[in-house]
Amino acid sequence: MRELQAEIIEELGVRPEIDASQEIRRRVDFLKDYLAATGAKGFVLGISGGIDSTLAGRLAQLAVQEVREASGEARFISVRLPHGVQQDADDAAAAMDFIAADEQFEVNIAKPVAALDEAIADAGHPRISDFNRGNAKARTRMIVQYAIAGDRGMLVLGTDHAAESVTGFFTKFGDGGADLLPLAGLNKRQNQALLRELQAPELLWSKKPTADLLDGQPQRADEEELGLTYDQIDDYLEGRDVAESAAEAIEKRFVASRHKRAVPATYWDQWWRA
Ligand SMILES: Nc1ncnc2c1ncn2[C@@H]1O[C@H](COP(=O)(O)OP(=O)(O)OC[C@H]2O[C@@H]([n+]3cccc(C(=O)O)c3)[C@H](O)[C@@H]2O)[C@@H](O)[C@H]1O
Ligand SMILES: Nc1ncnc2c1ncn2[C@@H]1O[C@H](COP(=O)(O)OP(=O)(O)OP(=O)(O)O)[C@@H](O)[C@H]1O
Ligand SMILES: [Mg+2]
Repeated sequence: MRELQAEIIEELGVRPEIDASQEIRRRVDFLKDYLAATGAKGFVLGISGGIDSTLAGRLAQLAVQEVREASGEARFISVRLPHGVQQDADDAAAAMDFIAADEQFEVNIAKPVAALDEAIADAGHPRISDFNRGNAKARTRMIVQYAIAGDRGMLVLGTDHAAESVTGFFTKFGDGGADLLPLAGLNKRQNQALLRELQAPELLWSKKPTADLLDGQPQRADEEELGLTYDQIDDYLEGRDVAESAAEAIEKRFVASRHKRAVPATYWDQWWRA
C-alpha cells in the first residue's frame, strides 16, 4: 500500500470490510447518544434523492423512533430543497417516502439564490460564475436547515463520508456545514450496502451520484467532474491497488482540500504549511 494511502485510511477511519447491519447499529446508536448527551430535540436534513441523504435520513428516523420507544422525545425533519424544478424530483419523492420522516417540508431555494445573485450584481461586482453559484446553492441549503434546526432546538446532519472527504468533494460551509456526520468513515459502496440492508428500493441505492449544482449541466455525474470513478476511490480507501494516475489524482485532491477538513486556520496551526 502507498504510504499516504495508509495515512488517509487511518485519518478517515475507513474499514476495508464492514458488516452492514453492525454499521447501521453503530451509527443509529451514535445519533441517539449524541441526542442524550446534548439534550437536542432531534435532527434536520436536506433530502436530494441521492444515496447519501437517503441513508443518513433513514438512520436519523430510526434513531428518533428508538428514542421515543424508550420514552424519550426526539423528532426528525426531512427537507426537500430543490432549486427551481429538480430534474430527478421523482427520486427525491421516493427517498422521502422511504425515509418516512416525522415531519417533511419543501423549501425552494431558487428565489434566495437569485436574490443573492442580484444583490452582488447591484453592488457592481461581476455576476458570479455558474460554478460559484453552485456553491452558493449548497450554502443556501445549509442556511435553511440551520434556520429550521435553530427554531426547533434540533441539530443539522451532514452526509459527508470518506469518499467525499478524501477528495474534498463538498462545498465548504455548504453541505460541509453540519453538526454531526453519521456516515463518517464509509466509502460510497459501503453507503450503498447499508441502504440495501435497510431495504431501500433499488432505484435509490443504485442511483448515479450527482452534486447537481450547475444550471448549465443539470445532473452532471460526480465521476465526470472528479475524473475518477467511485470504484477507484473506494478501492483506494479499502487499501487496494489502483492505477498510479488515479492514486495520484486522489492524493492531490486530498492534500489540496486539507483546509476543508480542519477548523479555520490560525497562526499557531501547522497543517496548512504542508
Ligand atoms: N488553502 C486554503 N486554506 C483555506 N481556505 C481555502 C484554501 N483554498 C481554498 N480555500 C477556501 O475554500 C473555498 C473553496 O472551497 P469551496 O467553496 O468548497 O469550493 P470548491 O472546492 O472549489 O468547489 C466545491 C466542489 O465540491 C463539489 N460539491 C459541492 C457540493 C456537493 C457535492 C456533492 O458531492 O454533492 C460536491 C462541487 O461540485 C465542487 O467541485 C475558496 O473560495 C476559499 O475561500
Ligand atoms: N436538491 C436537494 N434537496 C435537498 N437537499 C440537497 C439537495 N442537493 C443536495 N442536498 C443536500 O446536500 C447533501 C450533499 O449532496 P450529495 O450529492 O453529496 O449527496 P446525495 O445527493 O445525498 O447523494 P449522492 O452523492 O449519491 O448524489 C445531500 O446529502 C443533501 O443533504
Ligand atoms: Mg447528490
